[in-house]
Amino acid sequence: MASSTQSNLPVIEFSMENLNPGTNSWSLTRTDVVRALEDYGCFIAVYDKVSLELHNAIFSASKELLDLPTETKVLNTSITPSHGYVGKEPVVPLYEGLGIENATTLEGAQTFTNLMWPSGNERFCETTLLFSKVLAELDQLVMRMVSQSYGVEKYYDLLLGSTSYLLRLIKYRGPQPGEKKLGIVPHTDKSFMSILHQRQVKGLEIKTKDGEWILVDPSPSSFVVMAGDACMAWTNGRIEPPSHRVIMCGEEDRYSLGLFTFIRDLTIQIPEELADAERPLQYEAFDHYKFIDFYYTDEGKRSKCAIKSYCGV
Ligand SMILES: O=C(O)CCC(=O)C(=O)O
Ligand SMILES: [Fe+2]
Repeated sequence: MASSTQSNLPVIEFSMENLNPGTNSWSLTRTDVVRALEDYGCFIAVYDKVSLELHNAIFSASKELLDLPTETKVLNTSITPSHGYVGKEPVVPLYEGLGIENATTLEGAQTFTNLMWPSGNERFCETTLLFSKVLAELDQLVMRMVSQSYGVEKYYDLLLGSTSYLLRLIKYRGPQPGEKKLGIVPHTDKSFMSILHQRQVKGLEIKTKDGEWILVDPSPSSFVVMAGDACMAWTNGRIEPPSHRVIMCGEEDRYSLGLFTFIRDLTIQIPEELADAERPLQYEAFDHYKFIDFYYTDEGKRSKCAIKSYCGV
C-alpha cells in the first residue's frame, strides 16, 4: 500500500458575507472552485456557517446514535443500497454508518429520529436538520459556481429542484493491536457531490491524479467538497471524482459525517453545451438511482469505472 503524505489539497474560503453572485469575490472564488475540481476532483472548504457549537453538537448527536444497540441501528433500512445502516462488514470490520434520507427536510429528520428513538429525541432531530441544511447551502453555492462557469446554469436549476440529500453518520472503531487499519476501501462516491467532515481523529486520504495519497487534516471549520461519479457524467468528464479511503492512524475511534447529493425522479442529461467536436458526448442520459442499483450488482462491482460501464458512450 502506497504511503500517504501530509501535503496540500486546494483550500478555498467560503465566508458568506462576501459571497454574493455578481461580486468580484464571487467570481474569484468561482475560478478557484472550478480549477480545484478539475485538478483534484475536490477541495477543502473553510466554511464559517458551521459554528464550533454546531460542530460539537453534530458529533455528540452522532456518538449518541452510534452508541445505540445494534438491534435499533439495523432498523435504518433503505430501498437504495448502502443508504441505510451498514456495519460489521467482513471487508471493513471497523466501519459502521447510518443514513438519514431527505436529511434537509423536517419530515426526513423526524422519520429517522422517531425510528431510532420512539419516545423522541428533539435535540438529535434539530441538530442533524440544521447541519444538513447548512451544508446543503455550501453544496448549492459550489454547484451554482460550477454551472455558471460552464455556462449551464439553467440546467443546474433543474437538477437543484430534484436534489435529495443523504446525511451519513459514520464511526470507525479504533483497531486493536495487530488488527488491519483499513477503515474504508478506496472508492469514488456514487453521489453527485459529497461534503465530508471529520472530528479530530485523522484517517481520510484522497488520491491525486499523480497517484499520491493526501492525508486530510481535520478542523471544525474544514469540509471536503468532493465530486461523485454522477458529476463526472454531467460535466461530460470535465470533473473526475477522486479515489479516497480511510486508514486508521491510532487506536482511537474516528467519527465522520458525509452529506451526499442524489438526483431523484429526473433523468440526468449531459448539457449539449458541454459536448462538441473536441470533447464528444461521453455519457448517455441516465437515472441516478438506477445507476446506484447497477453499481451494487456483480457487474457493477466488478467494473473499473461503474458510471462508464453503466452509461458511457
Ligand atoms: O469517513 C470519511 O472521512 C470518508 C467516508 C466516505 O468516503 C464515504 O462514506 O463515502
Ligand atoms: Fe466516499
